Amino acid sequence: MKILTPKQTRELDQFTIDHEPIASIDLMERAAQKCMDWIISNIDASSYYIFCGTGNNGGDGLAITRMLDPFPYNKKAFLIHFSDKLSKDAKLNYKHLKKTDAACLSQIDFLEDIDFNQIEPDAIIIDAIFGSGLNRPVEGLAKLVIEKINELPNKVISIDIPSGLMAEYDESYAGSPAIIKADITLTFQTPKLSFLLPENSQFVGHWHVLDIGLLAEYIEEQKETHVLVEKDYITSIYKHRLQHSHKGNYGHALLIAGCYGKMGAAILASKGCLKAGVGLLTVHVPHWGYNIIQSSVPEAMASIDRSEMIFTEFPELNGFNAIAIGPGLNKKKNSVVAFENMLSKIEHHSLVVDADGLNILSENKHLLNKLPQQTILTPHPKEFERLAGSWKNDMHRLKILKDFCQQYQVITVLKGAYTVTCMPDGRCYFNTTGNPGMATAGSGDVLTGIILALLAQNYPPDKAATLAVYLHGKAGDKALLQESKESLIASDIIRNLGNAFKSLN
Ligand SMILES: NC(=O)C1=CN([C@@H]2O[C@H](COP(=O)(O)OP(=O)(O)OC[C@H]3O[C@@H](n4cnc5c(N)ncnc54)[C@H](O)[C@@H]3O)[C@@H](O)[C@H]2O)[C@@H](O)CC1
Ligand SMILES: Nc1ncnc2c1ncn2[C@@H]1O[C@H](COP(=O)(O)OP(=O)(O)O)[C@@H](O)[C@H]1O
Ligand SMILES: [K+]
Repeated sequence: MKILTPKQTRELDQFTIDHEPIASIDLMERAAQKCMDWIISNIDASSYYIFCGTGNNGGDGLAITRMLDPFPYNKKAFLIHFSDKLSKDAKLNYKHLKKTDAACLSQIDFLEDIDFNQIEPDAIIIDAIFGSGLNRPVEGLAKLVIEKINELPNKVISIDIPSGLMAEYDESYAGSPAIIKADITLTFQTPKLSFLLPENSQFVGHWHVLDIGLLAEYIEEQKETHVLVEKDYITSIYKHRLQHSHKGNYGHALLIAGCYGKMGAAILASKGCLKAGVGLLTVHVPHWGYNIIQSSVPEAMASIDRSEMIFTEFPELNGFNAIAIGPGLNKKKNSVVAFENMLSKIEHHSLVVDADGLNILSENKHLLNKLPQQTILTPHPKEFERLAGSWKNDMHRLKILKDFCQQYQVITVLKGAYTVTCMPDGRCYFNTTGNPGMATAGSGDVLTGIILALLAQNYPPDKAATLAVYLHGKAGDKALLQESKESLIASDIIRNLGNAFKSLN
């Protein structure tokens, strides 16, 4: 699903109004009705307090209040009068509500006009103060109201966007002093970019996209800049195995991993790779790791370094079509030299660099220029900071990420919740699978193995990265059916890769 900018969202609204065609007030009615349908099906409460602004988001809130009328709920709507200029459709809905149930509606000029003590703790608060039209930090009355709502114990449902949160902002934006902390956000048609950034998860809560019938034609025409990766996209890139295929069809991968004390990383990455369908796997390990890898991963072949403890050389690369380097490696000088030599020998191979491979790049930045185009780097945020520098906020981090990928023509998988895979042309794919149980030792090693397997199977690097990230998260989600977030370990992700693949059928 494409993520639209606020400007595109406005254009999409207008496109729908012009081409469906539909009057803007009827579109608001449809949006409010979708919110109502969701609330009625999912929420069990007897009282609703609806806080409305003066723009169209407030108009949605006023329409929702009216739609609550036939139901046996207590309801009260507050029009937060921070501006005298009600939008045209908010004004119409204001009049409409006044006609239907004037008693439930109060205009609020001062914070004291609201008796917050009357709000029962189990009542639902609906936040329709600001939506996608927010263009500056919230001040004055609206700020006071937002702060007060955040102090209440009540469940808050935000309409379209938690009030005070920008759908998108630039690196210089220091944030609003007041933003609603929603439990649930019901957003229209497409998610907003800011929902996917870690710093905003405290505001957005669980978010749901409501299809309000804005025209797909417009969305299809937009460039794929920010994409939310869901099952439909993944099934469109997933390649089914052919009946008469053999292991030669699924590539020969080389994994360079492990050192004295860190052979587990090599094992986890190897198993991830094998379980993701590679035809043949060779693991290059220090001499000391020979017995370990051969007995732990009998399906893999071993290539043995002359060094007892660390990576110092690599096998002839001709026989391999994809290479991964990094899990459990180390950063000693001889390993850096071997890495640099290997980069100069790479021709047609697809390459993944993880963990200490990334740390070597951070400490020897000239090597970044030697990476083959479309190399996949898989940093967690700390590794990315070492590679590309620090950031002021998460939107700034996204900008640094795009600049980095463009400068070095690499694909970067920045790991976390909503792992983002950024392409050399700046396109960013946000993953939707995975859970906090996956924040555990070795989980990233498994991902490296999966990416390697998909590269070996000839997936183009951009697709290999997005598909691997999705499958890795899905395997983690499947593992959570038997485990808790605390007990989940990297081996559980490996064990559930089969279930993750099956979920694509
Ligand atoms: N346009 C459409 O067709 C639809 C719009 N819908 C709703 O409309 C919303 C967008 O409506 P609007 O564009 O009117 O925007 P908002 O409802 O977010 O209102 C913002 C209004 O407040 C002003 N403002 C912005 N930042 C402010 C601040 N910090 N302090 C004080 N005033 C501020 C703006 O100038 C604008 O007048 C969406 O989020 C959605 O809820 C839905 O009804 C669906 C259809
Ligand atoms: N809260 C979370 N939600 C979803 N996925 C997560 C979460 N935390 C971690 N992960 C995933 O787990 C993996 C952790 O990788 P990494 O930090 O490299 O671990 P390690 O270095 O121990 O192997 C990444 O793929 C990341 O996206
Ligand atoms: K809102």
